[in-house]
Amino acid sequence: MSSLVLASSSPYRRELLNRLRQPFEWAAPSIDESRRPDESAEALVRRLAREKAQALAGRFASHLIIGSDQVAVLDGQILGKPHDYQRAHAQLSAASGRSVSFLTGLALLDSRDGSCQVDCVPYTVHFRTLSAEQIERYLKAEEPYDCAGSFKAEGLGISLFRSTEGADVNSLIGLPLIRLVEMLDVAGLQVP
Ligand SMILES: C[n+]1cn([C@@H]2O[C@H](COP(=O)(O)OP(=O)(O)OP(=O)(O)O)[C@@H](O)[C@H]2O)c2nc(N)[nH]c(=O)c21
Repeated sequence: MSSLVLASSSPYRRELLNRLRQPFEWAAPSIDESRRPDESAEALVRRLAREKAQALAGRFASHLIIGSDQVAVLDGQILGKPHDYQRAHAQLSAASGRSVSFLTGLALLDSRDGSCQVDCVPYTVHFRTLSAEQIERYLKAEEPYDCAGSFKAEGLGISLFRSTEGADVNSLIGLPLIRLVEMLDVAGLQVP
């Protein structure tokens, strides 16, 4: 049985993976995350999820390595992590009263033979109409500056939503656990 590795620096992905109660190690992958010319958002998150897993294959040579990448898409424009208050305010102002698609790429690489399962899990958030003051109060309370889309769905971020649509809310938070369990099963690791 191969041991499990999470190729991610995200504390949220670690927390989500803990729910499966499998021992795992984690390490931060170092890759160039820039988008290629004419690359769709879906192609981008699939490629980056795979590249994050592959970046750790040399160090973890007989392991099942999980990589994941997420972007938000509004009007064909890709929104990544805001990193600061100004950009987060701009992201939520643009999202106010609108629908934002989140695409989360997931890769499971078996570094023993290089085989890799890859998928992209969609999730949509329909936002309430938000005033500048509501956005400011939210951002000051939660500071979600390392989250694509500028909110934490599992926290106060829920107060920004009108409704949501998708198969697995964990994909919105950062790691599609339902799809991951299926991939682990194919790779020979059964959960539970
Ligand atoms: C919508 N949303 C996005 N994120 C985080 O936004 C980040 C998307 O950014 P990313 O996919 O580029 O990953 P990151 O660079 O953080 O880590 P990497 O794996 O080392 O590359 C991830 O860390 C997600 O967990 C979120 N995190 C939380 N807790 N809650 C949310 O609702 C949420």
